[in-house]
Amino acid sequence: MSNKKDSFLVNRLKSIGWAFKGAWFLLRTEASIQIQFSIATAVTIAGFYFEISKTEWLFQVAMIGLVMSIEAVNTSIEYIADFIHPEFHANIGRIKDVAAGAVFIASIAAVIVAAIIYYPRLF
Ligand SMILES: Nc1ncnc2c1ncn2[C@@H]1O[C@H](COP(=O)(O)OP(=O)(O)OP(=O)(O)O)[C@@H](O)[C@H]1O
Repeated sequence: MSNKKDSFLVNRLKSIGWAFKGAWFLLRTEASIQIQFSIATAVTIAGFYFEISKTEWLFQVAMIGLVMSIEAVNTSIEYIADFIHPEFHANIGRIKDVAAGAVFIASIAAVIVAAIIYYPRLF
């Protein structure tokens, strides 16, 4: 939590610290983010190997950021849902399904972008 006594800059730096802590926690604990991080690393290596264009890099980096950030929001929604209602409830199921659906939609877009970039280079 930011402190009113601290300067604007110190509060911003603290916020970046909390955000970094959250991202690191995700990477250490969430299997889906670990898989996405591995895929992101693999396509980054592929990007250098195939010398993809600047525009292709822009799309690739944007898709990696989109999928991983939506996955983080999805995980956060799962934590909130489990915290406010740990027992089985149809509404909690719906909330989690919709959040997972957001990751699915972003992932489909990322797969299409990857296919457009790499299919012609591989086949
Ligand atoms: N409390 C609940 N009530 C009803 N349905 C639930 C509940 N918890 C989970 N579900 C159902 O199970 C699915 C998976 O939930 P879970 O929280 O295990 O997500 P996950 O994607 O498997 O999480 P993880 O990040 O651990 O892989 C949900 O999308 C939902 O359909």
